[in-house]
Amino acid sequence: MPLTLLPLPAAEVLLNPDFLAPADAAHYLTDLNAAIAWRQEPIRLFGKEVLQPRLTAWHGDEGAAYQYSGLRLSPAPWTPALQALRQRVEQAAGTSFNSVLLNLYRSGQDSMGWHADDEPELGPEPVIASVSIGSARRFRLRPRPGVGPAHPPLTLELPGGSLLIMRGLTQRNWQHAVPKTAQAVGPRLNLTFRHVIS
Ligand SMILES: O=C(O)CCC(=O)C(=O)O
Ligand SMILES: [Fe+2]
Repeated sequence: MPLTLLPLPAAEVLLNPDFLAPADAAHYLTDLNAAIAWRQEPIRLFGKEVLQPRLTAWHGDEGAAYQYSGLRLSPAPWTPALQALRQRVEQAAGTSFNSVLLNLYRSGQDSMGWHADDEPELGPEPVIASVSIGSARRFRLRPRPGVGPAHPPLTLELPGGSLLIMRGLTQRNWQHAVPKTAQAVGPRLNLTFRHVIS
């Protein structure tokens, strides 16, 4: 299945729900679960230190250091599985990436709040390629308050093996989130490939 452009104003969001064959996705899930040094990072929320409601890791080229939610992350080196996946994603996206942020949502209680990936290090029109592996989760998009177009929020289901690409003005005009769910869902791994400008 090819990438399909979603009909969203002031954004370019593309989805391929079947980017990885199920056997490949299963292989990556097992490999990355074991090979990645997953951490639960603290963030400041309304002036208080709390732990992020998910596990994270950051891999990339040396020197692709990056600020994320007030954290300074310097990347760990590429593992063989991450390199292989990077090549496939670069081919599909038609651009190159020098780093990847990994998120492990251990259960339906793990989540990611509303945000845009609009850090200056990513440049004005970043291409962000997001691979999901494991359980399907809902991915929400809404216009950025006060900035984005008049449009209702929308919810996508991102299945394991899917590839979502956000590019163009998406980060400027829209926000996205992965809400908690009361449904019994297993772990989900998400990898967002990015190009950090040094
Ligand atoms: O888990 C996802 O699908 C989204 C991850 C995300 O938005 C991010 O890492 O910035
Ligand atoms: Fe994001």
